[in-house]
Amino acid sequence: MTNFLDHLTSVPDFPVPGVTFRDISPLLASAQAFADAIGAMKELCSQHAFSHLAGIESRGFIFGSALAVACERGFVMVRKPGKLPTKTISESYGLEYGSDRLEIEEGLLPAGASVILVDDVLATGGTLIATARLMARAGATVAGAVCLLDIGALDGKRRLQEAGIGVKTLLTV
Ligand SMILES: O=P(O)(O)OC[C@H]1O[C@H](OP(=O)(O)OP(=O)(O)O)[C@H](O)[C@@H]1O
Ligand SMILES: Nc1ncnc2[nH]cnc12
Repeated sequence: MTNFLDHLTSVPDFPVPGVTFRDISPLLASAQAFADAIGAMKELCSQHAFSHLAGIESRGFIFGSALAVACERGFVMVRKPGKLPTKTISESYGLEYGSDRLEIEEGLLPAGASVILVDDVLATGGTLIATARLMARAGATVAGAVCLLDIGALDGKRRLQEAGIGVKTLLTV
């Protein structure tokens, strides 16, 4: 089985001084490591009952869409602002290196939808908490969240717990 940490690189002072960026590109470029990561994340998803996976633009799309196919569930795009063509629900949030807004299409999720949120990295947790707010406003239940990597020092797991979101990750650094 792949040692996923061997396929991640750390880039100091990117995108701003003081941030150590965890780059998933080498993991994606290895067919074996990427397939193993999707297999292991699928196991984490299978601990929940859920109808959809929601992936967060842009790196969350990579893992979320592959998982949706593997789990045979629908996929919801959680997009950066101004990209979706229909009426949207929108939430602002803070990041380790800035702030942004996320949107989903209004009316996309059916009544009773139960959604797992998917992303590559959990840092402060702001992105996943904003996404959970979007799901609640769309009338969906958040079954949990699944990420590849938790940056432990940034305390996202605790923030998510306080927000009532159970998060599972393959790795912690
Ligand atoms: O836990 P948080 O502090 O919210 O940070 C985690 C988020 O930060 C990164 O996304 P980014 O906004 O850099 O966008 P990208 O996926 O387009 O690179 C990452 O892919 C997560 O979505
Ligand atoms: N340090 C980091 N590396 C990669 N993605 C991130 N998203 C938020 N913080 C990050």
